[in-house]
Amino acid sequence: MDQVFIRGLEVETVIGVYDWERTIRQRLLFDLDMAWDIRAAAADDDLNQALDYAAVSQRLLDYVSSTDFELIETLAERVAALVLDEFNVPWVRLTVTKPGAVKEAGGGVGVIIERGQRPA
Ligand SMILES: Nc1nc2c(c(=O)[nH]1)N=C([C@H](O)[C@@H](O)CO)CN2
Repeated sequence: MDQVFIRGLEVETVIGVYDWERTIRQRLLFDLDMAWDIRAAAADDDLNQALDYAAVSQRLLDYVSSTDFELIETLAERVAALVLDEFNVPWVRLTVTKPGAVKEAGGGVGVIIERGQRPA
């Protein structure tokens, strides 16, 4: 299965359960692995047949920065659905990292979800 990926997409948004978190913007990191058969794009050297990682990135930057969910689980589900629906991606693995949430967790904390049908 071919994949197009995005690593470490940084977005600031309102996210968190506690009162103090509702009044600030915090940095989140997004990693995406998206199933996409790259052969047609490669054969014709044609962006129109590719999954445009720049377009996906920009859409996520716009979307995530406009949200104010409490849980990163909720945000992860919405982002995965957006990628599947708007970009015709059949399967996505999404990691959402909240780097500052647990001071002692140097690599951050977060969730990993897979949604859609993974091609063979
Ligand atoms: N599984 C989760 N656990 C926690 C979340 C979350 O979104 N998912 N959020 C918080 C707080 O907002 C935390 O980030 C504040 O430091 C706690 N646990």
